[in-house]
Amino acid sequence: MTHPAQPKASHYINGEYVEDTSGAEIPVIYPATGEVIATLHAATPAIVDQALDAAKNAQKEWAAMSGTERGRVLRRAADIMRERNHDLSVLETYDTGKPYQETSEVDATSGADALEYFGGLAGSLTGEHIPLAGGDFAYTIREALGVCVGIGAWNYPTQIACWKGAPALACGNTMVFKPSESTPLCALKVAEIMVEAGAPKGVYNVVQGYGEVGAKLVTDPRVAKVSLTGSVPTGKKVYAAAAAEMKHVTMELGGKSPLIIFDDADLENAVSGAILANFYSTGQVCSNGTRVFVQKGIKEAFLARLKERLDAGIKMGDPMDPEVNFGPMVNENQLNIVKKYVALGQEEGARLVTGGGYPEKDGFWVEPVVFADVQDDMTIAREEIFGPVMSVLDFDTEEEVLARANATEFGLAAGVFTADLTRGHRIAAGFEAGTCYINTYNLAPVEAPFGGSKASGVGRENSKLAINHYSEMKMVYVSMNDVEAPF
Ligand SMILES: NC(=O)c1ccc[n+]([C@@H]2O[C@H](COP(=O)([O-])OP(=O)(O)OC[C@H]3O[C@@H](n4cnc5c(N)ncnc54)[C@H](O)[C@@H]3O)[C@@H](O)[C@H]2O)c1
Ligand SMILES: CCCCC=O
Repeated sequence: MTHPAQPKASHYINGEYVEDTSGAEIPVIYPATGEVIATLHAATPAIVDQALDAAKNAQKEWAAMSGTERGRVLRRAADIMRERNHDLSVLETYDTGKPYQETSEVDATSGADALEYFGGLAGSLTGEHIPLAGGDFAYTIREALGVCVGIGAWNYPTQIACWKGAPALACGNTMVFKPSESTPLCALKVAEIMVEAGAPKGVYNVVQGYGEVGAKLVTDPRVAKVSLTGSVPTGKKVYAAAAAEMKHVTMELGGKSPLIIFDDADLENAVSGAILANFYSTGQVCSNGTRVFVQKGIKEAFLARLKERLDAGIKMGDPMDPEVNFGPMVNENQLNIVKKYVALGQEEGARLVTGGGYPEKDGFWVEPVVFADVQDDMTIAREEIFGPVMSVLDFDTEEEVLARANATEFGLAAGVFTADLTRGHRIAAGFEAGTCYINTYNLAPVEAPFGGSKASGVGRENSKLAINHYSEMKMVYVSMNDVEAPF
């Protein structure tokens, strides 16, 4: 019998499901059991062409609608997503293995927030009037870029499809979205919902594929902008390919973010922050604060309480069980990466405080891991693991810890826990990171910009700032006077 996760077809183009079985197979593996639950096919060149043509043909008509009309479609889509939260969350759990307890709270909800927020902004996307000398003036017109390509990672498939689609569509662009090959299911539902909400055919399309399909989309002359969520190495390739054609980009990439806990911090909140910064979504969150710097006076109390909370609180098991709060890794490859780093941490002399076991069952399971006595030059403190592995490092002074926190190529996120708010703001000002937290961690409300600096990215998602990354300004100079020429 066909599994309920199997979609009608692999791609969604021009308002309908489309299949071409000559493309490479994409098996969808349920991470909790290792079972193949669906099979899709990568887009062939003909499918990529069809999707880009559909997006190109739909764009002018979509941009010609008033912002209010476009916004209404996005807000309807948000309502539909909320109404279907249960089904969408079950599918997100099949796609990623994340517990239903999480997906039912965060994923479709966060996607719906983006659709609602950018739907609300769509009617107010204007230019400005600029008075000039002698009665002349200029005005600016905010214009859509054209066809935008979105390329997703596997940790938040629904959210990523919406964080890219909502601002793009609000500005009058159309989109071709390629989900990660590890999690191809959820974006198809986003595309279906857009059409059901009234988006004209071709406005939001989904094609499946591995990296080659992404690469083909990035260099196509019909494409004006590329927004990638992925790793730094992929980001460098995609940014370079897009730059060769002078395309706009948004790069949401990886990190190795610092979380600093001072002696004066509220211990319970600091432990909660460190848990949110390392173990939510089984550690598969880009902004995770995986280098946890703990001031020496509070270190042993912090480690003891953290271990207690993990021992008592982690519930691994069937991700569909609403009591379960810790799922498997997304796939075997990612599990093996975690295993490699856990072994490396031990070889390099870090102290294993808890975890490091691999439950013997089908699927891609790992216990959450905490290493203490980690040194700055250890591999586990320098490289992104993208799994539930926390490194705890000691520090003495504020000056020292800030320099060590910033000593990384990455700059996605950073956090500080302290009772001294003056110090909290001082540290936030000193962080070399795009997304900073004082006395909390890993919140990403749609109203606030999200993204990284340094190697972690270019541009921002969410908030009014995202509009600038999906539109450009045309200036019109109007003379009210005779034209003076030198000869
Ligand atoms: N900053 C953020 O908002 C954010 C959010 C989630 C994940 N991430 C990062 O994503 C990474 C994990 O996701 P992943 O393993 O899917 O990343 P990845 O870089 O392997 O793949 C990301 C996407 O890029 C595609 N791709 C691969 N090569 C390509 C190429 N040459 N041209 C075009 N597309 C190509 C893949 O098919 C996939 O869809 C981590 O580094 C994580 O930190 C960042
Ligand atoms: C906190 C939101 C994270 C999105 C990236 O993985």
